[in-house]
Amino acid sequence: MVVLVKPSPQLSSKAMDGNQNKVEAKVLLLGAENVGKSALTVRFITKRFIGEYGDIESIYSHIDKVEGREISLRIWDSLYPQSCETTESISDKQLQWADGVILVYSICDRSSFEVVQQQVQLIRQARKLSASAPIIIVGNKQDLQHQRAVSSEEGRLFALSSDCGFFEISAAETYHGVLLVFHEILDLIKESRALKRGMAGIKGIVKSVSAVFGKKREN
Ligand SMILES: Nc1nc2c(ncn2[C@@H]2O[C@H](COP(=O)(O)OP(=O)(O)OP(=O)(O)O)[C@@H](O)[C@H]2O)c(=O)[nH]1
Repeated sequence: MVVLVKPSPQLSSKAMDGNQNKVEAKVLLLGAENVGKSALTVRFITKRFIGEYGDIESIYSHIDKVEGREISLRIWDSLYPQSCETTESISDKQLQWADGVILVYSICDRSSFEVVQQQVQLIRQARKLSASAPIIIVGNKQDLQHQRAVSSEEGRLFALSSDCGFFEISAAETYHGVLLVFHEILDLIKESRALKRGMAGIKGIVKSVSAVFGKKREN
């Protein structure tokens, strides 16, 4: 089962995005150690769960056609810093780079949920990533119900209160849930871009109107 919460609705990308069939986006995966960031990334790209991934920070490129849409994705599978008491867990470089963020925790590791909560605050406070850049929170390892330490409800409520999307999935058990997460972040990135274009259009109109009225006043 995949649990999903959508963040608050914005302008529809379908109404505003001129080229609906091509999506290019950069997605950053964050979260504590061992929560399944690499598993999610590799599952999405290869459809496989290989079990062990090693501690390597990588940026993957992935081109695919999904539901008639051509997608060109770059996925930054990050490493949680070793000494997080002295270092911010998200760098400026990562925030400047990302169009959207997937924050992963393990449903059987409460401290990983706390890391996600801190990282949402850090992202929201940072000016580098625009306030409208979408975030999806993912509770992974849903197959380990007997070890659950964070309820679905708690995850969902936190996501709702932070205006983030929410999924509970098992990268180990199903490809489908992982696919939904990446589709959703792509949709949200498109929506966020459409919204920005809409805002830029409105600003342009306001500028033109004030230029005309400004000139009239000068005459
Ligand atoms: N049971 C279960 N295990 C999982 C799942 N996803 C990942 N794992 C396991 O969790 C461990 C950590 O997975 P990774 O994908 O390496 O986690 P990570 O967040 O990239 O870890 P770091 O590289 O330390 O940041 C591995 O042993 C995976 O096999 C899942 O959905 N269910």
